[in-house]
Amino acid sequence: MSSNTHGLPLHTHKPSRRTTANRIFAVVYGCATLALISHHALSLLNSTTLTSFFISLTFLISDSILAFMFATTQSFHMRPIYRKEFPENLKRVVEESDFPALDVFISTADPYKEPPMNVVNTALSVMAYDYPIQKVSVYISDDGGSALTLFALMEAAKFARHWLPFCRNNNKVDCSPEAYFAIDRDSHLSDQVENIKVLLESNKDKDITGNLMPNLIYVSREKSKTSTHHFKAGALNVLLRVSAIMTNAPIILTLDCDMHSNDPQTAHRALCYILDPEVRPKLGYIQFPQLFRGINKNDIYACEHKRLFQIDPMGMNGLSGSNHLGTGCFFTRRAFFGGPSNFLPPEIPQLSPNNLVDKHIWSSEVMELAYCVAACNYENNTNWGLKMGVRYGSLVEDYFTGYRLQCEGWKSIFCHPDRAAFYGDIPINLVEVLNQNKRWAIGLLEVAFSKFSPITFGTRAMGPLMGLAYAHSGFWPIWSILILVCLPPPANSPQWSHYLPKVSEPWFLLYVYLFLGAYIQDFLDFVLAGGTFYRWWNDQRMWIIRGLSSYLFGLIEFLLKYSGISTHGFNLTSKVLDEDQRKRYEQGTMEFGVPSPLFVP
Ligand SMILES: O=c1ccn([C@@H]2O[C@H](COP(=O)(O)OP(=O)(O)O[C@H]3O[C@H](CO)[C@@H](O)[C@H](O)[C@H]3O)[C@@H](O)[C@H]2O)c(=O)[nH]1
Ligand SMILES: [Mn+2]
Repeated sequence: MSSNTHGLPLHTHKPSRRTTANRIFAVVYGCATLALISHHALSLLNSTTLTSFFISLTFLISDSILAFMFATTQSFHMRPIYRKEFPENLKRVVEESDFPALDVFISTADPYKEPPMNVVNTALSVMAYDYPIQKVSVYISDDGGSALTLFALMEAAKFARHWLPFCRNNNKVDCSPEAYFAIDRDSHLSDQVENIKVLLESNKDKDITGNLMPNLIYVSREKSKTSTHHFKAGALNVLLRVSAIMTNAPIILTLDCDMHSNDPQTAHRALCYILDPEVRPKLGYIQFPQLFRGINKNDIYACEHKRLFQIDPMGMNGLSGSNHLGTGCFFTRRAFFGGPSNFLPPEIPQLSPNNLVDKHIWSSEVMELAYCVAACNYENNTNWGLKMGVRYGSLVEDYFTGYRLQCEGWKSIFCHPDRAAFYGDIPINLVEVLNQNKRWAIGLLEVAFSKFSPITFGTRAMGPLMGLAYAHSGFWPIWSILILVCLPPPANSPQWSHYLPKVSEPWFLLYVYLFLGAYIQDFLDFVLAGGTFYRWWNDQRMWIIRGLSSYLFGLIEFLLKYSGISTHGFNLTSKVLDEDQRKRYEQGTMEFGVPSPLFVP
């Protein structure tokens, strides 16, 4: 199928050839699972002693968890589609001067864990987009309020005057100037004070060849100990408001500071959908996969997260569209203000997505209002974070926000071009990996057990397949219970093994089928998405390690919070690369980092 504008297709899609096989497998496997569960249920009813009762009950529960997980993954197999865009047709369909304006949001939070050099890299790489430059504005949110980051960006602004023409003239595609600066200043702006600085202004600043430059704006929002600031979600909402006051572009690209652009044509790709009049009215966001640079050959920590960042979103592509992955995503600004057919107006008209900005960025009126909407008490008694903007209430604000937008009726698109659109960094020691996964586990559980649970709320809003797809990640951490409770006893107690089927019994074949079926399908998914056997193997190994540490600890922390005993914060992942550590990583040595209770299991 293709979508035509003036006879020229901007994008097409085709279903995966494995769809029919997937559906048949789902039915057969589903029946086998039901047979097993009813078998356990029967033995539970017929159990004569207390021990046999408990053993059957354990089997029933654990196999039900497995069956639930199986059922949820099926949603990704029902209608996967491959999309293709034709950015080369764009210019024949729309004049470049009619391209929509683009606001880019980059977030950073701590100059020690996230070297300002990375932030600068990210910013320069998008400033070099092959896009009408006066339409681009780059906003940096600095939650650390760090002089170091601000200084690096001021230098970057100067550097950009030379760098951008250099990229243009040399047709450079990867425009991130690694290691250009050597910075050793060390001071902190006060955490409390807000600070907004226009470092480059597109109507005024020119590069050394006389061409215009994009806007570059530094925002460090006000923070106080007495008000919650909602981590990245809060930072993005401040940027949503500040950018509305200054430029109010209809399209927004969000990036983490550890992701840089690898293709200056990426915005054109996004336009292939945005400019399609059939897609546009319901289009909430276009998500690009998270891909990483510097993963070692066999990906020992399974940091690639192939399933999470590539395979599953592809599966959702044929339904209502991919979930949001936090970075590398083009949003339509309108999507943050109520569903496609019920607009939710913001509290002041200047924040409205259709408001036209007609004043200079640095005019006192604009600046005053920008400071006002970046203040820490601004959101009190408003809809921000509840029904408007990026949603609060989960440490995985990306998953939660994408989910809520889709529940409101917004569709999304997963765009996976051959040339990677963005590349990110990965943590390269075990403790960083496990801590990151623990934070995700807590965040996912916060959604799974809230009133917005994908099983109930999600299914009602988007239908069973999308509900299951979101439930798959949301409930993902609970299977750690399964390893803990069920695996150890059968392995070492004769009483338990008595309840497992003998090799001669037909039930044994069922077990073999269920076991092999699940593994083979998983392996095929992985390899057909470009993975290797060793990477798959390490992925399986990390699955167990994460289950016993990140997910288990995440589950416990979540329960503690649920019962009001403790709270949890956003543990930033460190992006500092130590050369020795990098060498060991490249050789494939597991590195534990620092002693941590996460290693106890
Ligand atoms: O108070 C905070 C905390 C974090 N961040 C930013 O959030 C981003 C993600 O943080 P990181 O430590 O890199 O977390 P990861 O686990 O690597 O990120 C994944 O998971 C996050 C949710 O937990 C998503 O926000 C990210 O997009 C997704 O890539 C970074 O740019 C941070 O600077 C803030 O701006 N303010
Ligand atoms: Mn990150």
